[in-house]
Amino acid sequence: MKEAAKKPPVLMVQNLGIQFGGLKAVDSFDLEIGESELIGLIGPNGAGKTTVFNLITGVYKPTEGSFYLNGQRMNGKNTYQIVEAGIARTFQNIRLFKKMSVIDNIKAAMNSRLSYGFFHAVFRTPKYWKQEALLTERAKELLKVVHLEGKEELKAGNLPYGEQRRLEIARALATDMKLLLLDEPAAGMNPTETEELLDIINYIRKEFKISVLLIEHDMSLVMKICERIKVLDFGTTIAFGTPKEIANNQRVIEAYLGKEDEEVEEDA
Ligand SMILES: Nc1ncnc2c1ncn2[C@@H]1O[C@H](COP(=O)(O)OP(=O)(O)OP(=O)(O)O)[C@@H](O)[C@H]1O
Repeated sequence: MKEAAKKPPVLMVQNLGIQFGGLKAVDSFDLEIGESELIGLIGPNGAGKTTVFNLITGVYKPTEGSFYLNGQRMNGKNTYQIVEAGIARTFQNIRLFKKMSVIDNIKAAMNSRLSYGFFHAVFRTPKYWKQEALLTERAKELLKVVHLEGKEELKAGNLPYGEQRRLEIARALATDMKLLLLDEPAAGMNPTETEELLDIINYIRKEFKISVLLIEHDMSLVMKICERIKVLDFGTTIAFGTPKEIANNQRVIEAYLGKEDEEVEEDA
């Protein structure tokens, strides 16, 4: 009997690597992420986590290996082509249009999807207003998802830190992505805000069928939310497994968890 055609993973990374001068910042990086799956990427400072994000988003061009989104090869594509294909990210340092309103931050991210042309925008034709109304409605829905309803007209830069992080997630959702790369989304959040963030991440995975790759230093969050965890050290993978397997992995404990526990205690 013939096997049914298997859907390709949302993200498939094969042997990806990059070298800066003599330093292999990321070496032989492999990963598969299925639909709605959440994978954690952890490792000590300088392990190569952000470089992996920069490779997958086209900021850096890999010196070896390939990566695919839903079976489509992404190597060599520019960042905007990669966003258009369906990979979005948030940053360690929040990058919003701080002087713009909350809702305009979302609408700016949607603009690439607009079908009215220059003429309609300049002359404000009925087609323009119809699309504007749809855009506003959709932006409001997304703000609701990240619990920012009622804050549409506030300046993004005036939101508390935790809310700015949630706005970044809504902005990523506005690009209709399939894979969301979250770079330390809980940094600077208190436990209540972190808990709310976890609920939002789980909600968008389920409702929007979005896969997530998460860099996070908050180990309790990583252990709680990730289905599988990949551990990097000096650019190479030293472990990959379930939270339980990772927590009991001697190599990880030596390379990372011991140091990280101390940092978490210091931060608390
Ligand atoms: N553009 C670059 N040029 C040269 N070296 C780089 C560049 N980007 C990253 N590196 C180096 O690659 C290594 C991995 O850095 P990366 O920022 O990916 O680590 P990280 O795991 O994200 O660390 P952190 O947890 O501190 O953010 C580091 O040694 C870093 O100095």
